[in-house]
Amino acid sequence: MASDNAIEARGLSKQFGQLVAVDKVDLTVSRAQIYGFLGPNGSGKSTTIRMLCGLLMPSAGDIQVLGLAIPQQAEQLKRRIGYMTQKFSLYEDLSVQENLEFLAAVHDLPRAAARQRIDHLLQRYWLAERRKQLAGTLSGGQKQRLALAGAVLHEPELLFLDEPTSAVDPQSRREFWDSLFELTDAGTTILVSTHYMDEAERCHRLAILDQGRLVADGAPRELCAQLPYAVWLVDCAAPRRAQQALQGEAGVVGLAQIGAELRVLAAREAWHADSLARHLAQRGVPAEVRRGEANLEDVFVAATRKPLRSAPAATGAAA
Ligand SMILES: Nc1ncnc2c1ncn2[C@@H]1O[C@H](COP(=O)(O)OP(=O)(O)OP(=O)(O)O)[C@@H](O)[C@H]1O
Repeated sequence: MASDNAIEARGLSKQFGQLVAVDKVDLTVSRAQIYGFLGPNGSGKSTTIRMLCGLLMPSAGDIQVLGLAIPQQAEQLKRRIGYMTQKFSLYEDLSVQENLEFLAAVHDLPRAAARQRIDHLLQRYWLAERRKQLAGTLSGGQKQRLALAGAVLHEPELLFLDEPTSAVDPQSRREFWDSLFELTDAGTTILVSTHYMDEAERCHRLAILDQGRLVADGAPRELCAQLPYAVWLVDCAAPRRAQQALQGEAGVVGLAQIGAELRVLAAREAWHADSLARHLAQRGVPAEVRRGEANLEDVFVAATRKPLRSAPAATGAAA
């Protein structure tokens, strides 16, 4: 499976007893890209990441990361990757600087080079003024910047980030993502799991996992363009009643109230603007319906939805 990609996995699987946490996943991650992992809770994102890092033994499948066979060559891989999880994993009772010094020692960085690198990272991640502060007393955003500084200290070629921004505000997330793009510009490959659609949209490429299976894979724009459903925006005085009137109707795949509007995801052939408006009017909900643009949340809903109770969409719905 020789390849120039940062990550190649074929048939990657992991079972915990009876539970199939990851089910025959194939992945290709190109170098110097941000590759996103999206999926409901428990869909297997962390388990996949841990197998790719060499931290967890797969039940089946082939993995190649930076040209190394994993888990066989995991020891060699360690020096070339960085790993950051949602849980703050640095020492809370060491200062910001001491944490980085400790990591530099773990990575065997020569003293002078380590000092220079740490100074650079403290500046780069806006922590220079806090170098003496105990890590445990930092805010959520500052902790996450320190964790990123720690993960990139040894200049890894590949970074694994498992829900790195789960505890930080939107401005800090934005700054964090700016840092990620700066890293990919310098050649680093990044695999990042997230629950945030705005973050998913920023990835070069995305995989959506559901119950351990890979259910979608592509560039965000491609995934939106390929969505086999239509999006309708229903403007009415009673969006909740409109939602009830469409719940369970054939061909309706997703319903979400966004502010005063109802967003309807439906099989293309099942509905059109007139038939939706008529259906709602007949149920006492006058509404204006217009076509919307598919977004990643629609892709996510479609890819991870549970099977509908009713069968084929086309009949009855347009009445
Ligand atoms: N060590 C383990 N032993 C048993 N089951 C496990 C173990 N690790 C993970 N699982 C199970 O495997 C499934 C996938 O978990 P995983 O943490 O990979 O999901 P995830 O997509 O990262 O979820 P989240 O978005 O909530 O972080 C879950 O059902 C979880 O309970």
